[in-house]
Amino acid sequence: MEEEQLYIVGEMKVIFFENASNFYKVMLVDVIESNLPQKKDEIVVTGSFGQVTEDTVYRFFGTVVEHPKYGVQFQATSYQQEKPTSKNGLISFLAGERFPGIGKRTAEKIVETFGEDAVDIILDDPDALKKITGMTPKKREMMRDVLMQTQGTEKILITLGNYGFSNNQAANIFNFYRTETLTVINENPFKLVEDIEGIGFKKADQLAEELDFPAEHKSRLKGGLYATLQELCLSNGDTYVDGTVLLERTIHLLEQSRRFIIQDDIIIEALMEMVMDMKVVEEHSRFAIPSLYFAEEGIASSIDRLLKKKSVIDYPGVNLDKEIEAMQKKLHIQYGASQIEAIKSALSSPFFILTGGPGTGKTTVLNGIVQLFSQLNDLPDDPMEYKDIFPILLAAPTGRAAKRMQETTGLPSSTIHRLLGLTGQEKDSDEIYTQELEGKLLIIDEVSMVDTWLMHRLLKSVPQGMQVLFVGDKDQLPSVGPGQVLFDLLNCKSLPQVELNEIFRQSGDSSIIPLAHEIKNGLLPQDFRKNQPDRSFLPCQTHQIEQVIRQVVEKAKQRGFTAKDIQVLAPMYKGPAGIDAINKMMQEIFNPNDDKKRREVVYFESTYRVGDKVLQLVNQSENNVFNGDMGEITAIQFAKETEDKVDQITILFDTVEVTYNRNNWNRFVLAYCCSIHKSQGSEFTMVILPMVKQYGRMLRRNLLYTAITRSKSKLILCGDYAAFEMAVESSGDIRKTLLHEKLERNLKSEKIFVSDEGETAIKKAETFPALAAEAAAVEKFRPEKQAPSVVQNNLVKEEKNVTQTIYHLTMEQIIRGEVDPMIGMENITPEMFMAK
Ligand SMILES: Nc1ncnc2c1ncn2[C@@H]1O[C@H](COP(=O)(O)OP(=O)(O)OP(=O)(O)O)[C@@H](O)[C@H]1O
Repeated sequence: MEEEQLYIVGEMKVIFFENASNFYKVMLVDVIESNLPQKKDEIVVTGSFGQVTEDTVYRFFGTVVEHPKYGVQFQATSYQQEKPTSKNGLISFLAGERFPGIGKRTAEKIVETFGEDAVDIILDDPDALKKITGMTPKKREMMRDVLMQTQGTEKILITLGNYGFSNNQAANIFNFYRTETLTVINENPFKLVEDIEGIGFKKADQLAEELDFPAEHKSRLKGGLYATLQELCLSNGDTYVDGTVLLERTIHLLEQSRRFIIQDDIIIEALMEMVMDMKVVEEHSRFAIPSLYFAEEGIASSIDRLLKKKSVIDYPGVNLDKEIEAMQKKLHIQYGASQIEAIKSALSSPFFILTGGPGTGKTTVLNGIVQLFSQLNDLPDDPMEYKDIFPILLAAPTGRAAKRMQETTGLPSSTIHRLLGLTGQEKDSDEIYTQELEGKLLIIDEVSMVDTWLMHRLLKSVPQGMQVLFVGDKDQLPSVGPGQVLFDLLNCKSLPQVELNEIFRQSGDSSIIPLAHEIKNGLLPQDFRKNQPDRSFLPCQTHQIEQVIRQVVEKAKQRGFTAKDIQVLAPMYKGPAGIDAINKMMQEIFNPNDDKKRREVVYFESTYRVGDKVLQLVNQSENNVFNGDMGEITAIQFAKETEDKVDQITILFDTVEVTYNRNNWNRFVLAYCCSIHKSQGSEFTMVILPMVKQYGRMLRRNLLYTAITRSKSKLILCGDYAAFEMAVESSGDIRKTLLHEKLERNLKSEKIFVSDEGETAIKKAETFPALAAEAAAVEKFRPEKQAPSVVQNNLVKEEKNVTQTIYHLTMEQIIRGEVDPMIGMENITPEMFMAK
């Protein structure tokens, strides 16, 4: 016999605890009725609840649990608000205080019209209340809103649960669409892929199948295209995808998700519609997510703006050479020729990039620039004397890099997120209002780590007249997010830039820096396997890595090195030479718990103890803690000891202590060993770097180079020599981006012609030339066939800043004589042509 499900009907009296991010609540309920084995007048109910109101009666379903400290509790798996059961009850509910302005007569009319299911009918059909005469649109809207808020949230969360979404996913979905959740999902479940992080195409497609969306439904095709485009950009770091690749990969995804053959033509049709609707942007058969496309566009135009207004900054009556000469004397330094060139260019260009490998003097030059800039602009040497506004702003992509910058320049520095007032939780597609920065000079370090979205936001907030100086090492790993902004900027040779190549650190000082430079150039030096005072190579097999690292670390510990000084870097998490295994081993060396005196907790596969070294994985600007920051666990508190009644871990970072409830423990990991990507922007006294063939496609030159340059004074390389060779030989893929092109185009002020007619047809033909029939059909739309009025119209369209290009007639084509640029332009004046 099936067991009856346990339930409680009761009035919610008070919420003890709630977590806004996932709806988890702990509340006290006065029991009216229940089928619990033990009768109770009141009980604590826990679980995920939407908006619940005090003094309201709910029916909870779930199980009884015995809490070690608080005794019997009811863990609710689902719940609903008790609806008034009789007609009279329903009338007084609808005429109650919740619905201001609704009197008894209107409530009666509603119940007469819809019966006892009135609430459900109103919730399901937005137009239902139109049937009630005498109700103004405002009142109708108010009533539905209130019902949505009280009953709707629960209904939505329950429905999402039935669709197979976890509590967290349901909370994210609901928080995004609010009361529109079910309408959006029923209309197009694939929107979830676009809007909600963590929901992939397959999950959306399962739901769509349940909702009877056919395999060839346009929304499904578009959802597949968008998901593929997004996935390819995010996994490869590209900012666009070639048309043919996009089609092939999308068809594969669609056919894999449901066994149904998808024809090319319907998918092309769907793609064209997306382009027309601006869901996807196309340029020369390359397809991009709008937020990325326009971010690149924005970067290019911001730089253009910075350079065009005033291309040279002059200091009347000042001879920069002489000033630099004087500064060299004062600082007892002799700058190299490129260093002098860098200082001069940085001071006299509105926008300037300084690049170079380790030890080439970037920091030295940066300090020189700051000193001279302060002198030329009559700024006080001591930042403490700055009033209100800091004239020189310094920032870096990570907290650690910002801190290092502050130490080397003596000026206050922050993360870019903090500088812009971003929380780090923003969606990249969000159009965020970023305030203009105030100051005279903006210096950004570690620019190689800045992705396309962040760079766009940063440059957008630079006001006219503020000088911008980017510093970075182009050979480091590119940003985690899409793009390779520093690489593209440097590739645009007309942008003011200097690359420092001379190594200034004494060769006797370090053998790590020359090693880094050789690796950068694609070589392993002859002496790679020879032990040096500051570096050594320990050959070993994959299964020996853990043992070798253990020996090195134990020895180092005996010599006084702490967990903070030593950083193991690896490119992968899993496997015997992976980050997870090494972390476990290192934890036992640096923070063992043999006597069981240290507090510890288990979270998924990791054990966390007081004293552990941990790494922050996300930006949390409200606490001034950022992705890549390292800290130490200073306290672990168990649920029964905390006010919120949840397990908590407290971590001390450089300057702040942050406490994380258990549901946020995914924001950090053990950090004795971390990924090379996560180590970007940081430096450590000793770096231990294993490399084995099992790391496979991760064996790349820029990864090896980045890892090696994290070491300040000791570098231990271990593993397979052949793996190091493989890494150094693999120069890695250049990401596919449009930024370089856009920069060149802007700087040359090249114009793009936009045709108005036959858009879809032309685009189709140009994008997929295989469709020859289409190409023939659109011949009449080509510019040379168009009347002057059309071309004129196009110029007007461009004036309105229409960035969605339809038919391109590039300067190159004109130069190559492929098209006569004057055809159809007889009535156009040069002014109209040049108009922006
Ligand atoms: N012109 C110079 N004359 C003498 N020493 C120099 C000169 N330029 C730099 N150095 C010295 O070389 C070393 C490396 O310089 P610096 O720290 O500025 O380089 P960097 O490019 O910032 O290096 P990293 O990226 O490793 O931090 C420092 O000890 C610095 O004092």
